[in-house]
Amino acid sequence: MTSVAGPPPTGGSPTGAAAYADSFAAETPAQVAARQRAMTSAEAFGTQVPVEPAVGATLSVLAAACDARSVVSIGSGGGVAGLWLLQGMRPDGVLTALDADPAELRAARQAFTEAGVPSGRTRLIFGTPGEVLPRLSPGAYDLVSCAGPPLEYAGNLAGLLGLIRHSGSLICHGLLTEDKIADPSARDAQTVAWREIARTLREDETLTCAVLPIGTGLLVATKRT
Ligand SMILES: C[S@@+](CC[C@H](N)C(=O)[O-])C[C@H]1O[C@@H](n2cnc3c(N)ncnc32)[C@H](O)[C@@H]1O
Repeated sequence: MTSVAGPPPTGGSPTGAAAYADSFAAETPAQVAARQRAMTSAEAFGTQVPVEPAVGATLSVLAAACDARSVVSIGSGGGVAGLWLLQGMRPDGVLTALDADPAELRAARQAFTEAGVPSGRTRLIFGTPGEVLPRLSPGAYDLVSCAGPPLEYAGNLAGLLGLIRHSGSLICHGLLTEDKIADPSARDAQTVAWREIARTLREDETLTCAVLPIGTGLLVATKRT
């Protein structure tokens, strides 16, 4: 598959190591197109930006490392992260993408179609985790990837972990946004939620956890067998 480097993902220009990590993670033309649509939408409507290429490539590696057959992408946005996940999953793997914004789900559908992803490999569901989690099978997923508001995961952490099989992982995006989590004076609701999520996962003896300082940060928690 042809790959080309994409534009800076946040409107800013990553420099140094971050720029190298993004350029190393060259995106396919379909991923570049999906990213450009998402960035245009972010500028026009204030929607959130997609994952940086280096973060996307890490999602792909995590999916490949567990030979993922079943993955959930929560807050799927325009499908940039979903395309990276699909790239790392088994060729017959199925991505369940959910979002609370129907326009984002339509954009994700377009991204998957343009990338030539067979329709049977994706399942798009409208709703919030609180609404959709009860419809998903416990212990049936290799990876659960969460973007969007941490307040939403904090309230659904047990349900999210319950979806994952042993040796599978929960991936939360964005805990290092604006470096607030490391600033004791930052006490806004989102930062407090991130601290609670990080503490809960780290203190859970059934999990092995790490914070990956790429993009706006990934918190990865893998279920021990
Ligand atoms: C940063 S964007 C995700 C971008 C995606 N990671 C990508 O790279 O393509 C966050 C998404 O979360 C969705 N979202 C926000 N709150 C949500 C909620 N409570 N439940 C489900 N999705 C939500 C938004 O509609 C948005 O599409």
